[in-house]
Amino acid sequence: MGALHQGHLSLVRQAAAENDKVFVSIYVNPTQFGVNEDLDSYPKTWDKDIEMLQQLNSDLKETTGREGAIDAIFAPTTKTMYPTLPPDSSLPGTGSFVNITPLANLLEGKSRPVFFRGVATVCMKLFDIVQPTRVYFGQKDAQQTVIIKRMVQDFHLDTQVCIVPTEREKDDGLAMSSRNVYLGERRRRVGIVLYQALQAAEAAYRMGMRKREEVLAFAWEVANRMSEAQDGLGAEERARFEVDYISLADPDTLEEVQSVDEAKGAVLSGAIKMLPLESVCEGERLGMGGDKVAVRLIDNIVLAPRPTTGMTLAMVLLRCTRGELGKRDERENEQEHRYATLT
Ligand SMILES: Nc1ncnc2c1ncn2[C@@H]1O[C@H](COP(=O)(O)OP(=O)(O)OP(=O)(O)O)[C@@H](O)[C@H]1O
Ligand SMILES: CC(C)(CO)[C@@H](O)C(=O)[O-]
Ligand code: BAL
Repeated sequence: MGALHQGHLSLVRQAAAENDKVFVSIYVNPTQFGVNEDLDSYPKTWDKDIEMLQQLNSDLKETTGREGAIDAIFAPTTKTMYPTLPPDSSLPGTGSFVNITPLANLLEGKSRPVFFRGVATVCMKLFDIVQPTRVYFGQKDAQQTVIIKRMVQDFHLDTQVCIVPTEREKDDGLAMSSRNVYLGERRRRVGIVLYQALQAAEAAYRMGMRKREEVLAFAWEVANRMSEAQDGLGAEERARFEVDYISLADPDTLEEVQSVDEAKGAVLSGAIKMLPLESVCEGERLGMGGDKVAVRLIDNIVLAPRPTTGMTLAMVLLRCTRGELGKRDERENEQEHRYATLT
């Protein structure tokens, strides 16, 4: 959606390393913004975006050895993307939409009910237009990656979804996001609480905790402590925030889990709303819009599944020697074959 930062560039870098043609799309998609969301004020920095991509193209020449690794920037008009009816962000909404439920209704979808309908719809359009062999998405938007993978699977789209790790600010690890420009120094300092809360929960998992309430207690402890600290300050010093959710979910269904299954791992994620500053001081470094608008921040940490244990490996080997695994495959092929000859 433009307003490029290093997170976006890391997607392009990975795409350039793995493909001989790279298309970059820049389009602020209206249908993923709810009627009261920040579509009109969403940062737009077209000239700077082009400069950054040109610079990246020169850098890529050194690493890939190819001139012009980025082949094109696709920046369509809304009339191109929505050729018949105007884009509608209301619920239920009129137009042609892609709905990936129940995934789209969870987590971010609870606070932003049209968000993933808009995301899936515009990605389907982009995929149809460009016909990419691979598409690159950032881990920062974890739910988005799960929804796009589900869409590709359910609609038999001929593309491979590649996920690029979250690019973070060097000093404190804040996940890069185009919306960070709205954070002045004070809200920026407090906004790191989300990542710190998730890291605390991750540490609990690493220490061996598996139960939901145990793991998440560590995150809530960090969030509550920061919230209380802000409450204790005066209006000219504090930056208040609200926690929308802190989640511990299954990596495929995004349903909340009561305890982490080590064979599957889990996704720790969260969203907070940085509230507008109540009062600003003379000379204070403010963000875009003077820190008067609320800013939603999201982040996540993947709790990776444990490698297969010796025990499980031994069981697989045993099943192989008995021929059980081979037999199952044969049955599956048979079913596929029957289906193919019937249709
Ligand atoms: N910090 C990041 N690291 C890796 N990928 C990222 C990062 N930030 C965004 N992306 C990815 O870049 C792609 C484009 O994202 P988008 O244009 O919405 O930027 P954004 O910074 O996420 O903006 P927003 O502030 O609206 O969330 C998405 O696949 C997104 O996940
Ligand atoms: C996937 C996307 C480009 C759809 O507009 C957007 O949601 C984003 O940039 O994350
Ligand atoms: N990267 C997510 C885009 C959005 O928040 O609308």
